[in-house]
This record gives sequence, structure tokens and C-alpha cells, in this order.
Amino acid sequence: MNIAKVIVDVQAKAINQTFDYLIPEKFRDILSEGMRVIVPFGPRKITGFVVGKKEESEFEQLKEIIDVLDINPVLTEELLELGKWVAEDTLTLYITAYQAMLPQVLKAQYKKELIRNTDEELAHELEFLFAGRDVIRYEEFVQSTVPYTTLRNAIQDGAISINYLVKSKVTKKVITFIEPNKEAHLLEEAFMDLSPSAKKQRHVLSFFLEFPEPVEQQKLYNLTNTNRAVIKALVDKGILREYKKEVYRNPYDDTSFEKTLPLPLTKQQEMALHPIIEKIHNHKHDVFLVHGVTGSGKTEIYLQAIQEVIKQGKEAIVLVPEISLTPQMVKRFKGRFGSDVAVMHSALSNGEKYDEWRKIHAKEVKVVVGARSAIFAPFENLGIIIIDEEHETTYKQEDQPRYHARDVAIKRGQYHECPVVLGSATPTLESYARAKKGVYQLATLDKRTNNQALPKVEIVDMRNELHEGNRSMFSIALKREMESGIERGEQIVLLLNRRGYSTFVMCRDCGHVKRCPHCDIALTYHKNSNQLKCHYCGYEERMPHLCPECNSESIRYFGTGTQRVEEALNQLMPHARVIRMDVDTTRKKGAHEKLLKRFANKEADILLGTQMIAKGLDFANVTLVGVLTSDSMLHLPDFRSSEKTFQLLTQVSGRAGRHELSGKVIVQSYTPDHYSIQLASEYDFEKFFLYEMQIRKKFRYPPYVYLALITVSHQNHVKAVQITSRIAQLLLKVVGKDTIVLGPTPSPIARMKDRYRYQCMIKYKNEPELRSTIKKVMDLYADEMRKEDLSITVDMQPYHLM
Ligand SMILES: Nc1ncnc2c1ncn2[C@@H]1O[C@H](COP(=O)(O)OP(=O)(O)OP(=O)(O)O)[C@@H](O)[C@H]1O
Ligand SMILES: [Zn+2]
Ligand SMILES: [Zn+2]
Repeated sequence: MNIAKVIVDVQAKAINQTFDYLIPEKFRDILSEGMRVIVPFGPRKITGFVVGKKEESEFEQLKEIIDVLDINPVLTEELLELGKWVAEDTLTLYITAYQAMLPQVLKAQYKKELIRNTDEELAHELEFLFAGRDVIRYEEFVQSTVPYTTLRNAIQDGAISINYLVKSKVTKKVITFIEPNKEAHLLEEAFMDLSPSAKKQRHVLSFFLEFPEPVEQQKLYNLTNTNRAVIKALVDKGILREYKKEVYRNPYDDTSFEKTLPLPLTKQQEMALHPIIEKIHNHKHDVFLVHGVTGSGKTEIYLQAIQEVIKQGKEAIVLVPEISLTPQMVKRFKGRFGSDVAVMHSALSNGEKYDEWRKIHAKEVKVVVGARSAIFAPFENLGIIIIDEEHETTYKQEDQPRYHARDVAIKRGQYHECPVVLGSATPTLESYARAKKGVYQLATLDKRTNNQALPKVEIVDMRNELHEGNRSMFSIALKREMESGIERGEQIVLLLNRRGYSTFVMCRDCGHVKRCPHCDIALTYHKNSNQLKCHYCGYEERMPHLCPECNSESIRYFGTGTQRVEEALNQLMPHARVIRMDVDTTRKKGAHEKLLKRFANKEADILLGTQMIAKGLDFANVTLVGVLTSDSMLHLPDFRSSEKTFQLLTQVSGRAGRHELSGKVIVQSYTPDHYSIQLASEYDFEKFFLYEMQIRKKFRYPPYVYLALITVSHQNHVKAVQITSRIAQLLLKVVGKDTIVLGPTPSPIARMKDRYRYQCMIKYKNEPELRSTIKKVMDLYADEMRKEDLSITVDMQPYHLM
């Protein structure tokens, strides 16, 4: 077959189709589906994905493929199909979906090199090409006469590998190792010969006498508390030797994880695991919802299910909300499965991400633990997919393609005929409703593994505190509990719920609030730089001394940032040691882990932080959890705000009393009677579910209906309204009579970056044609979108209603 069907990298609606290209003779044997190619497109050369091959084309005079970028396909047949589905389901371009499935490095064209991995004889032509070298530039191969099939075979045998040169740096990292340069008894002699005053050198040698293996230079510095000069002196004397070695940039040092063994399961764990194992054995797809209270041992269930999958020679994907936020989670998977685990998350550098992806692609690992996009891991023999904390909204991508990882997981589970496990202490209403209907299999764990009761929750009415003259952000009860906890040598987690509660600037005299001149939103105060910033467009200005409206001096910032809480805490309890964890203190790579480690080592009494401390943490010594502002989220214009509040309170309460010590939770609130706060304090998920479902039914929200959100934005206000209104009318004409089309209404942020934003929301139960209808409507505006800077976006599963 000498014609390739190619999806090209052009971001335009009109181009969302395959183009035929002729496959030149030299690529004919190796070119296969799922490879990236370079093709001519108009006057340009662009990349594309080969999605099929055929004998004949209805077009004449096809252009030829210029180059092939991969020797092994980067997308499997399954992933090609999956990408097509994702694109169609989310109304995105095929190319956008395919690119979302690959690490960044593979989205661009990078230089490549070929590395010889073996001393054994290569094929004749290859020996000639390498000419005694271990590494050659890929271009040398392209310019040679060596057939592509020969190279492909050598790569498949593992004799040669391809390396992408990212950012002109090699993707592999070079590390310096130090080792003894003499045999043991000679090393001892050398030790004796050293002058007794060379204390540091003697110390290093005594280390090597005990551990004569090579050790990383950096580690050696730490282990022996020494420096470069000392090592260099020993190297110069010929006692030690240094050499450089290429290693994978492994962000996690596998040897540093303590090996763990499967725990004997509790009865409830056993009952949850058993049906999953059954599906694994019978190669059947099914979706399980493991609803287990915090600390009920859900992770141990995942681990043992994966173990079974690995035993069958299959692979596992584990999604966690944003893994950099839960280093403890990585530890648990690496501890059980060691170097069989790849880790993928957004805090890794592009090179590191690529390394992890490549380990999966090369089948060097069995398990991937990762954030949302890890759902596209190129495994070909999946035995299980696990989504931990399935209620987290980070599983929904907010850019194109706007997919939900849960949907993709189920699609892949069906293809591979393997179970999908959703786990949470607070499942989404959507999932729980499905489980109750029997669409998913429900397993309930209502006991903690340590058989401790869930920590008791006390709700403090902050309005009363105010009446009684306590103007601080800490209630009397919280202060009392914190003090007695610290006295007993126990630790405290303090949550500041910052969503919808940022630090804005207001004039106390006239009420004027500083807003962004380009977006319809209050500016946020940044203390360090004494500036006001817009979080949507990046606009910034200096904090004013006087109110621009009334010239009063009483302009100041409101709201409670973590910094301010920290200051207040230091005043209230000067002896307490506080670790603050928020976006500011965790920006640096590895900072997150360091802070948690310090807390685990009891270097602080209080861990103060935002949402990021609410989940996944497991510290034995934490007995008190305080929630400073439990209701700040309740008033956001989002129908899920009660659900999110319930989830957050339940999750953060679960951080206390997880081991021997029992725990307590204090929730401060201005709306203590709100059902989501009341029911969270009673850990009554079932009751919350029933109550909230009634509300969703009454107001017609998911899971009773599906939503689609169309957002139109334009610099001209009238135009934005008109187009949204026209779209709403067009849709109204074709949808069924049960379907509701709302709009045009201003988006919750009605202006952003000087563009007016209007939206149209569709609530429907059954509209099989809705996607194609919306597509047709969008096509009407395709020209205007290209030429007039009109933007129309569609979200078929909106989470951020902002
Ligand atoms: N069968 C078991 N026997 C004894 N201890 C167990 C068992 N299973 C789990 N544990 C321990 O119980 C604690 C809680 O388990 P785990 O963290 O897996 O719970 P979880 O349900 O995932 O909690 P969360 O939702 O709060 O993250 C952990 O310290 C874990 O090591
Ligand atoms: Zn004023
Ligand atoms: Zn702005």
C-alpha cells in the first residue's frame, strides 16, 4: 500500500480531515499507522500523524511524504481510535486530540541521535555507518543508503535506540560517580599512610573501606559531610577514581523507597477487592465504585489489585489528582512495585516527562501513576485502570480537548476488557447515582483500618464569636484545642479555604473595590511586591495609598490570605512552629515534598495551607484539624458548590486521627446550619446525596440532565450578545421539547482581557444529534472566527461554570 492518510497539524476547522500522501519507496516497508511524518502542505512543511494506509486515492498528483519522524509508532491502533473518539466527543480537532495524548517533546521536531546498545555485531550496513562510534547523528543515517527496515529491525531487537535531543541538551542526564581506585587491602594501606591531620580524607576513605561500591558524587558529599576539594585530593593521589555515567533523569530515587509487602486485608477490603480480582481473572470489563471513608484502606485495595494484574503480565494505570501534591502516594506505589512504576505529573520537566513516557512506550514499566493525561499511557495490554479521588475536578481538562479522564478510562477499559476502579470517600453525585442504579458496582467501606472512629467534628458559629467580641480569625475553641494539642506534642492541620475568597482591596469609607480594567473581576493583593494583580490577564499596578474614588486613606486589603493567617498565628501563639503551604511556598520544584517532610519529622506543630493539604496526607501525629473558613466556597455561582464544600470538609477531616491517636476537627463557619456543613460534620454521605439530588432534580442540574456550555467572546459588547442570542435561537429550533436552552447570559466573569463573554447553556436528557447540531452552528461562524477575532468555545461537560 503506497498511500498514507495523514492528519496534519493545522489548527483549523476546515482542515479537520485526513489528507492523502504518496509514500516514497524508501519508507514503504516501515511506514505504519501511528507514526509522525513531515509532509508538504501548501508552501509549508508540517508534521502529521499517519492514521491509515490505502492503495488508491480519488485525488490525482499526490504529494510525497518528506520524512518519517518515528521508527516505532508513537500512537497504537487503540490510541488512534481513542483520539478520534475524544475529538468527536468533545468537538475538537483530531490533531488536538492526538497531540494531547503525547508528551510535549513529541509535539515538536527535535533532533535525534542513534545510540548503539550492544557490543554484538550489527547488520553489516549499520556497522559501516557507526564506524566504531557508539552514538551517531540521525541525519547521518538519513543521508546514508542504509534501508529504514534495517534500522527498524535493529531498534526492535534493542541493539540500537533513538534518543531525542530536547532543548539542545541530551535528554539523558550525566552524573559523576566516585569509587575506590584500589583493591581493598591497598585501600587500607593508603588509609594508614594518610597523615592523621587529614581528618576529612581519612573519613572519606573509611567510608569506602566499609562500602567499596561506586557512589554518586553529590551523595558522597552528603554521606561523608565533605566537599569537592577533599575528593579531588584523593583522586589526585590515585586512591579514588571518578567517572561520568548517563542515567535516566529519574525524579524519584527508586532505592530510597522502603519495600512494602501486601497487608492482610480487613473484611471490608476483602469484600471490595474480591469482585475486582474476579474481573481481572475473567478478562471482563466493569466499573467499580469504591466508596470508602478516609483511612479505610482504599490504596491497599488498589495495590493488591495491581499486583494481580502484574502477575498476569499486564499493565496498570493509576490516576491521582495532581501527583506532585501527594508525594506520599508515589512512595506507596514505588514502595510496592519499585522500578516497575513510572510517574507522570505536571511538575516534571519536559525531558523528565518524556523519559517516563518512553519507559512506558518501551514496556520497561508495568504501572504508571500520574495526573489526568496519564490516562493516555501507551500500554497495549492494560489489566486495570484506577482513578483515585474520583470526585476531583482536575480530571476534567479545561482546554481543548475538554475531555474527562473518567470517560476515557471507561472507553479504554472496554477496549482492553479490564476493570476500571473509581475510589473516593466522597464520590461525585454522578458516579454514586450510577452505582445505586447498578451501572457501576458499588463497594462500601465504612470503617477505618485502625477501627478508630472518624474524628469528631465541632462546628463553631463565627457570628457568635463576633458578638462575644472575638474579632480574630481563630475561635476560642480552636485556640484552646491548638494549645492543648501542642502541649501534648501532637500536630495540627489548619485549612484555609481560599477558593472564592481572595485578598481584594476595598475602601472602608466609600466601599470602592479595585477591579481589573480589562476583566470583570477584583484585583488580588500581593503582599511581597505590594502590588495588585489580575489573576486572569496578568495586569498589575501598585497598591494605592489613597482611594481613587474618594481620596480616603482607609483603603486596604480584605480577605484572608495564608500569609495573614500565619502572621496572626504567630501573634496568637508565638511558641508554635508553623509551616505554611500554598502556591507561593511550593512554587519551587521539590518544595512541596520538603515542607511535608519537615512536618513529618515534627519540625513544626502546625501545617497551615490551602486546598492542597486537604487530601492524601497521612501523618500519624496529627490529632487536630481546623477549618478556618468553611463556607467561602458556598456562594460561588456554581451548582456544585455545596457538593464541593461537603467533599472538602470530609477530606480534610480525614487527616486527623489516622493511626493510634484519635482525632478532632473544628469547623468555623458563618453559615453553620447549611446542610453541606452539617452533614459533612456527621460524615453522612448518604443523606447528603439524597438531599442534594433533590435539589439537582428541582433545578434541573446533573446528574438529572446533561449540560453543554457555549461561550462566545468578542471585543464588541453588542456583537457578543447578538451572536450568542443567534446561536441560542438556532439551537432552540432543533432541540427536543424537554431540552432547555438558556441564554444569552453574561458569563460569571463577564469581561476578560477586554473581551465580553456571553454564554448559552443547554440542559438536556436525550439529544443524540446535539453534537452534530452544535458543530453545524459553529461552522456557520468559522469564517468570522478566523477573520474577526470572534471566539466560540464549546464544553460538552462543563465543570468550571466561570
Ligand atoms: N489491611 C490493613 N491492615 C492494616 N493497616 C492497613 C490496612 N490497609 C491499609 N492500612 C493502613 O491504613 C492507613 C489508611 O489507609 P489508606 O491511606 O489506604 O486509606 P484510604 O482509604 O486510601 O484513605 P484516604 O482516602 O484518606 O486517602 C494507611 O496507613 C495504611 O497503611
Ligand atoms: Zn473610597
Ligand atoms: Zn485582568
